[in-house]
Amino acid sequence: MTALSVNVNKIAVLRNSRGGAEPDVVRAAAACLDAGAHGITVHPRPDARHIRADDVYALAALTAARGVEFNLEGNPFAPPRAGYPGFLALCEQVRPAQATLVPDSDAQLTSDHGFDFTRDGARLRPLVDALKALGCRVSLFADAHGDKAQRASIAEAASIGADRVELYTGPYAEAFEGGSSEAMLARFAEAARIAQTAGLGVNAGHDLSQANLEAFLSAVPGVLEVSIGHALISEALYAGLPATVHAYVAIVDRGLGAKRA
Ligand SMILES: CC(=O)[C@@H](O)[C@H](O)COP(=O)(O)O
Ligand SMILES: NCC(=O)COP(=O)(O)O
Repeated sequence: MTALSVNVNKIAVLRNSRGGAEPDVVRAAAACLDAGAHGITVHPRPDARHIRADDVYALAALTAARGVEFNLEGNPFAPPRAGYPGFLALCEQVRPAQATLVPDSDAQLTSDHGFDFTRDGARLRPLVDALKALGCRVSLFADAHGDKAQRASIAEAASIGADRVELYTGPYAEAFEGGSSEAMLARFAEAARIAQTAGLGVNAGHDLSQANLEAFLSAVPGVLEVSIGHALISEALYAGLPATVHAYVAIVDRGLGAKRA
């Protein structure tokens, strides 16, 4: 079975836009778990544009209390700064069940590529060792959409010491949106098999949605976990708006305000 880890970054985007405490990231994460999600993902960024260190601590406590996986994503090479202790330090503090390393630069709008394992292997290896010594399962963000050589290089994640790779699914989502995703799915399936043959577990994430998830999981064998945030939170707004508006209309209809013309 594929586990669903809900990424709650976008709840923090909304909260930070007003500077207060609502919507509450922990309450939203708890609602996801109550609804059957298997774990929670966050990807704190050094500029603290959404998830902050205090959210990481609170979500670590929630997931520990619920006995579910906490998946902490981030760039292990980004230096600490005020309000961001650094990815390794956060992992030392909360010991997430899974640490997913992502090679983002600081100003990136969102994650848009995986590691180059041939180039990045030597500097990743000690970090992977350190995270495993903390008891974390380690997953490395990986591209699957490029040429055959790139897909073959995914096997190197195993010699770097990783337990899993997370296939970056943005290009698949784009191909699906454009109406022709078969060739892309074949690449992802090949990448998954290469990883699995090397002894790696396979996760997947980025821009997965209710529209494109089923086709992905049908075509790509043995995906252990999908982490989904942007589309899921967007869909939740649409799904939740009618009931919420009904509740407000019920309040104004109680007739306590001015009569409507
Ligand atoms: C690694 C990955 O694909 C997600 O973590 C994604 O990058 C979410 O980050 P943002 O919510 O900052 O876009
Ligand atoms: N690892 C991917 C993730 O956590 C969520 O990505 P997205 O669904 O917000 O694009």
